[in-house]
This record gives sequence, C-alpha cells and structure tokens, in this order.
Amino acid sequence: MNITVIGTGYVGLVTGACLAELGNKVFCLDVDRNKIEILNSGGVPIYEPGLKEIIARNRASGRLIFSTDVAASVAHGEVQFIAVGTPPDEDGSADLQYVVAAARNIGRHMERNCIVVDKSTVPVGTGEKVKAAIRAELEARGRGELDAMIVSNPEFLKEGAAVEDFMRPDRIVIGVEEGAAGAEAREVMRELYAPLNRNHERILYMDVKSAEFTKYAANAMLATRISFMNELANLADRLGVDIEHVRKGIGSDPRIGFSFLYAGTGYGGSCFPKDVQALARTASEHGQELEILGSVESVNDKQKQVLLKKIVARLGEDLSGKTFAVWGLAFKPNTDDMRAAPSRVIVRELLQRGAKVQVYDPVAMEEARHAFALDLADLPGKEADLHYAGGAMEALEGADAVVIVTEWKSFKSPDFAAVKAALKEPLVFDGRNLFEPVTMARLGVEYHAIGRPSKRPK
Ligand SMILES: NC(=O)c1ccc[n+]([C@@H]2O[C@H](COP(=O)([O-])OP(=O)(O)OC[C@H]3O[C@@H](n4cnc5c(N)ncnc54)[C@H](O)[C@@H]3O)[C@@H](O)[C@H]2O)c1
Ligand SMILES: O=c1ccn([C@@H]2O[C@H](COP(=O)(O)OP(=O)(O)O[C@H]3O[C@H](CO)[C@@H](O)[C@H](O)[C@H]3O)[C@@H](O)[C@H]2O)c(=O)[nH]1
Repeated sequence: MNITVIGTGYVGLVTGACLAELGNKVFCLDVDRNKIEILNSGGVPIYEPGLKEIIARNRASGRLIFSTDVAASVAHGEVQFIAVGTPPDEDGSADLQYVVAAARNIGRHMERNCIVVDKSTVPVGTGEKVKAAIRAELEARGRGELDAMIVSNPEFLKEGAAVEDFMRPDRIVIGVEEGAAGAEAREVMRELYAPLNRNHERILYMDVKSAEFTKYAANAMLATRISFMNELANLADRLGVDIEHVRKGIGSDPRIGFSFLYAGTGYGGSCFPKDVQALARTASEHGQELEILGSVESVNDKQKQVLLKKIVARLGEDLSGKTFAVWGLAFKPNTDDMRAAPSRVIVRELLQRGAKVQVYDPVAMEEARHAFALDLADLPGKEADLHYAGGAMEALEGADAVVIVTEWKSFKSPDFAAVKAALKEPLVFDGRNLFEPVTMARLGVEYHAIGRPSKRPK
C-alpha cells in the first residue's frame, strides 16, 4: 500500500519505518528540514532500539523516503497518517494547531479520495475537526466532490520499546465513521494491519470518538497506578514497610497484575503528564471534574521531590560544598527523551541548594545539555556547577553521594568496591529501587530507596 506519514517524531518515524518493513511504500513528511536532512543522510534523530537498522534497510530498498515536500506527500498516500505533536496548551488542553495544519495541507493538495488516520493523541471530537479542516480547503479549491474518510488509530507504543510495541501490539484500536465510508476505511485498515494480526485477533473496531477516548483512558489508568503506588510507598516509608514486598504481594493477584506498579521518582515523558492534564481539561470543559485525575497529577508533582526530601533529611537544607553524582537523566531507560524527566527537577533543586552535580546517562547526554540549558536559564552561573561526566564511574569521582534517577540496566550491577572507593562516603539515594537494602548494608553502603526501610551499614 502507498502510505504517507505526516510528522517524523517518535510515533511517525516508528510507524513509517515499521509499515515500510511490512512491505508498504512509505513517504514520511516533516516540516523540520533538519530532521529530514539527518534522515536522508543515514542518521536517526532519536534513540530507539532497533529503529536505525529498519530505516537503513527500507531506505536502501526504496520503500521508505523522507521529504519536506507537502504536495508530493499528499499525492503519494492512499492512507495519510497524522502523527504530529499535540503538546499541552497553556490551560492544559491539547494544542491541536499541528494536527489542523496537517489536515489543511491534505485538503489543499488532495486530488483523489483518501483515508486520513489520526495517530496523534487527540481529544474526543478532533476527528470531526480534521474532517472540517480538510473540507474547508477542498471547498475553497472548488473540489467539494472529493472526500477524506477519517480514522482514529491511537498509538500505544512505549519509548525505548517502540519498534517491538508497534510490531507486536497488544491491540490495535481503529475508530471509523458511520456508513459506507467507514466500512471502506475499516477494510483498508484491516488489510494494512493484517501482518500484525495473524495469530489472534488484535484489532478492536469502534467509532472515532470512542477510539480517541480510549487512548486517554489508557494513559490515565496507567498514570493512576503509578501515583497510587507512589503514595503507598511514601506511607510504607513511615511505617517501616518494604513496598517491594507489597508490590509482589498485590501484583500476583491477576486482577491487579504486576505491570506499572513500580514506585519511583514520579512519571515523566511526553505522554502521561500532558495526557492526564488534557483529559482533566476535557472533563472540566464538559462540566465534570475527574477528581481522581487531579490527585494523580498532584501526587506525581510531589513525587518528583521525594528523593530530594530524603537528601535534605540526611544532609541538611544547605547543600553548598556537597557534590552529587546523578545516574540516569532520560525520563526512562532506553530512550534519550528528556521531556518531563524527573532528573530535571532533581538536578535543578540540588544546584539551587548550592551543590555541585556530576551527571551521567548512557544515551541522553546531548538531549540533557539542551534540557538543562533551558531549565537553568533563570539561575545565572549555576550551569558552571553542572558537570557532564564521560561515564558512570567518572560521575562518582569525589562525590558525597550518588542519586539514581533512571533505571538503566548498566546501573544495576555496579562494582560496589569501586563505587565506595570513588565516593567520599558510601551514600546512595536510589529513586528506582535497584538494590536490596540488606545487601547494601552488608556491602557497607548507606542506602535510601523509595518505600523501603533505609539500612545504615553496621
Ligand atoms: N512519544 C510517544 O511515546 C508517543 C506514544 C503514543 C502516542 N504519542 C502521541 O503521538 C503524537 C506525536 O508524538 P511524538 O512524540 O512522535 O512527537 P514529536 O514531537 O517527537 O514529533 C512530531 C513531529 O511532527 C512534526 N510536525 C509538526 N507539524 C507538522 C506538519 N504540519 N507537517 C509535518 N510534520 C509536522 C514535527 O516537526 C515533529 O518532527 C502526540 O500526539 C503524542 O501524544 C506519542
Ligand atoms: O511502574 C512504573 C512504570 C512506569 N513508570 C514511569 O512512568 C513513565 C512512563 O513510562 P512508560 O509508560 O514506560 O513510557 P512512555 O513511553 O511514556 O509510554 C506511555 O505513554 C505513551 C504515549 O502516550 C503510550 O503510548 C504508552 O502506552 C504509555 O506506556 C516513566 O517516567 C516511568 O519511569 C513508573 O514510575 N512506574
């Protein structure tokens, strides 16, 4: 099938590359010339395991092309995927300007009927706005006889596992319009996703609005689990209970399950924070408060401060003269994405309290430089106290403590003798519960984790 994907970010690039890998001819469009140049010279602007190889293979076979040519992109695809950003507006609602601009471009250039698939995360009712934007452009061109069939096909991939999630989805949600147009679009989508639907039925068909809502409901549910576990972990701290035992104890109930029960430093990334806000906004616009969701968000904001509170409780409010190593900067492992990463809150607060900070992340160092430059713009001189280390061990050199913010695999089995030798004191603040408190005590490491009793070495 000839497919156009509009937007080559995390979702668009993965969608385009994977659909090409499945045998389609894919035209990827972006307005960002720099991104398209990187892609056309063999680079990949984001870090995502396995993606580089798929892009290289499919570019070489001619099934995957990257361009900024809007007219050519519209001419190419019988199916046009919209995968542009929907960042939060000032009031928390999803900013649809990029989605509407993409829709207008389709209307401005289309010469035959096509299917327009919304893959971006968008509020209920956006399908109708996309249709209206396309119609307005068609009418303005005197081409009102043409039509775009609207499909909502929200994406559920996780960064760091995006290719795997796309190729082996738990489910594929397809929302179509009523009537013959919807039935036709449904058939095309069924055919397009058939290679991912072989072993058992994974496609869930529904109406457009229900599909749009499903995406927000999924993210809100997952964010709720995390905030709930974080609140329980904070109580566990007070009670001397180990949240890791509790996690296993409840996760083994199949009605609860083990996924997304890890307490930590709060959820970050480009999706949960903005989607929780946007759903809450949709609700209040319709005269209903989603009370649980308000708490999910405020619990998460506070959770980003939890490690810091533990540091202050142990070392005092004024951290001048102290040096901290920070392991892990990306909002989660296997990505270089720094959007809403808890590390940004923690590093800023440490610097504000007068500390020096030595940071290390296996892949997000470049993104981190951009993010911290923005975050520290209002704290003149503080960037000088931030050192970007060349490796995990280098970050520890001469530090008073190490703060673990992201659970990269490479941090999970360090040489503790070397860690102790590098640190001034063997002091670990672990925001991801990577180690067993009793083992740490045995190794002579003072260990502070989330919702686990702190053990001081004997
Ligand atoms: N990142 C994720 O893990 C993820 C997962 C599922 C769903 N989503 C949703 O998918 C959407 C895209 O997210 P993302 O993380 O890929 O965003 P992103 O910011 O990484 O990429 C969006 C891209 O769209 C481009 N763009 C903007 N306007 C355009 C236009 N008119 N024409 C062509 N290109 C245009 C931008 O230049 C950018 O490269 C969002 O709605 C997001 O909520 C994201
Ligand atoms: O038990 C857990 C699981 C996750 N997290 C945190 O939650 C955030 C989000 O993690 P994850 O969901 O793995 O990453 P995303 O790439 O943001 O993916 C989410 O957001 C995407 C965009 O909408 C959806 O497509 C995915 O299904 C959804 O999982 C990260 O900060 C994690 O550290 C926890 O604190 N505890």
